[in-house]
Amino acid sequence: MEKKGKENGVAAMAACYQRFDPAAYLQYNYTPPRADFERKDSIVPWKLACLHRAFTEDVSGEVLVDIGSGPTLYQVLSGCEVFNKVLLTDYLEVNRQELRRWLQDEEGCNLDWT
Ligand SMILES: C[S@@+](CC[C@H](N)C(=O)[O-])C[C@H]1O[C@@H](n2cnc3c(N)ncnc32)[C@H](O)[C@@H]1O
Repeated sequence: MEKKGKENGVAAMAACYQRFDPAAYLQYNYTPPRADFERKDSIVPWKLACLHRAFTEDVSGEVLVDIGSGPTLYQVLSGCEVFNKVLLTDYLEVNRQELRRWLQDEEGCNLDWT
């Protein structure tokens, strides 16, 4: 019974993510006002500062594995300085494709991380 409930939960989560739209997600979360480097209350600069602090003061190692990267890589930017290898993962092909396009300098990526 408990196993069935867990399976249903996983299936519901998977179904929810199948409708995930990388372009809309990036537009909403990673452009102003959420990503406005002129504003002190903007969330993305704050997240980048927290991650930078974590990677310079607390966390380092050989391999950094980011689970559920989505279509973003801001979360590992500071980690690239202190890890030799960084692995981005996501179970949605649309998100892996979004990252692949940017990393391999292909046409069609929805956000330029440079
Ligand atoms: C809300 S997005 C986060 C994206 C990005 N890291 C950010 O900070 O904006 C969560 C991502 O995790 C992925 N995900 C959820 N469960 C996962 C799992 N068990 N294994 C791999 N990826 C998973 C989803 O496909 C989705 O792209």
